[in-house]
Amino acid sequence: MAAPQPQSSSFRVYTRWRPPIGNESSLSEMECRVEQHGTNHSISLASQSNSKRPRTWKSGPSFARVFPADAVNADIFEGVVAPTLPRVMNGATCKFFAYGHSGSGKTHTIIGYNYEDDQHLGLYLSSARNLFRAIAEIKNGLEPSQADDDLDKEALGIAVRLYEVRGKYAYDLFNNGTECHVRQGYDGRTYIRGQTEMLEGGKVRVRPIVAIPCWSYDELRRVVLDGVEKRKNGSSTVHDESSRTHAFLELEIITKALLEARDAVIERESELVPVGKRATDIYLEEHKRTLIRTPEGMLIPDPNVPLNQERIDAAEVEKRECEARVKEAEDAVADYLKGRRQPCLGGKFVFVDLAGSEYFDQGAGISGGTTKQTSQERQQGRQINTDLFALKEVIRARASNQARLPFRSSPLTMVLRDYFLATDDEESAMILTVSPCESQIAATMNTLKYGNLVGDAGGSTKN
Ligand SMILES: Nc1ncnc2c1ncn2[C@@H]1O[C@H](COP(=O)(O)OP(=O)(O)OP(=O)(O)O)[C@@H](O)[C@H]1O
Repeated sequence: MAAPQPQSSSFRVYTRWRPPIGNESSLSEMECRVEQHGTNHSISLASQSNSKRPRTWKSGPSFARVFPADAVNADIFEGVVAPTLPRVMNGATCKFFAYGHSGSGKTHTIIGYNYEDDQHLGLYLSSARNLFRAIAEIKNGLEPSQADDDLDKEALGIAVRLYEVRGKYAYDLFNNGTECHVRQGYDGRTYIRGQTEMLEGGKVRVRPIVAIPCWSYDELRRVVLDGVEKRKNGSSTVHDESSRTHAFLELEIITKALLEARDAVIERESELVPVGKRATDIYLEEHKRTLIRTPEGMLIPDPNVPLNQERIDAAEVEKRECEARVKEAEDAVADYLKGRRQPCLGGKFVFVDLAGSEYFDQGAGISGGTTKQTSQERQQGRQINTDLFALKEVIRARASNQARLPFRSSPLTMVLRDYFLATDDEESAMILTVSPCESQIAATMNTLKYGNLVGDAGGSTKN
């Protein structure tokens, strides 16, 4: 029989085995075999235990590459992220997901635990450092023909955003973990908005996720490590909590001029709120004033009290003018990006440390159900399951060019919508982190099965 043909799924899936840690080195390991099929790989797992019904499983040719336990973070960066750098430097958005059970190495891969040694730097910081190097090359190639102020506004930097998605909310780690609402706007886009601030003159400002602009790698590193520290301190037990949230780490190439243009949109939106409210109030007030109650208790227009249509119209005109100013500010951002002097402006790396895979398809229970869960934890588990299922469905729908993409199926996919729609999935990837321990074979198989479905987005393998 002919060997299965590798699928040309645009979304690549990698597997990274971690070494045994702590007392795991004295425990037995599962058996793993990797076979190559063209450019893809399949993985076979078998338990080594003497149980009567040993567990075995074989994937389809769904994996772009399998990194062995002795691979360090620098190898993952070179093999997975570095090839996408030219695309980000051309304005694309490249997304990387880490998926695996709690303690399998997601944070080790994305953020890392050693910030001094280049070999062990997490993908996020390695990407930032390489982006700064690429930006410096562009700067070096430029002739300073503009005025100093203009040059300052047009200097390239990197904005970092760091937030967690849990349930229906996002939590902004650069804004004291502020709870932000995730909702779909009238234009179909997803808006993540934080606390409402009441300003002078009735203005109401609702801030999006905070972006901290950084102008050097050292500055960015300081800012990120501070945010990561906040993530740890905000959790009761690091592993329990971090495995229940999806952490988003974003790097975007920006200029001061771009950030100022975006701030202008928020400012104008804040002006629109009281003007819109006034127009509604005047409309209601006028209509109420002209109504009378009949003896039967019905409200009808009073023929002796004319409606002050002029007052209503004036308020409407003011509101429309304000809406036009918001639109003008939005267009200024779009025009600035369209006419950008540097193609890299707006280019993004997005890293998502997904909630623990032990939740996926386990319903209310996790990891064999040995731990008694509270009802809140069970609900969180169900939500994570919904999120991870929805993510897989979105990736598969995109790979098969479906017209309708189910972004609204979960808060996670709603947040991911704009990242997905910004660029195709050509250079995006999922990294499955797995443990070699026999005792964790169920969780490892669960992770690989999920990755198999994602990597098989073209549809060759069956489960
Ligand atoms: N590839 C690896 N090489 C060496 N050590 C690793 C590797 N992967 C993970 N570890 C170590 O294993 C431990 C758990 O890893 P990590 O914190 O990254 O897990 P996680 O998947 O992020 O867990 P959680 O979802 O609970 O946050 C850490 O001490 C980490 O340093």
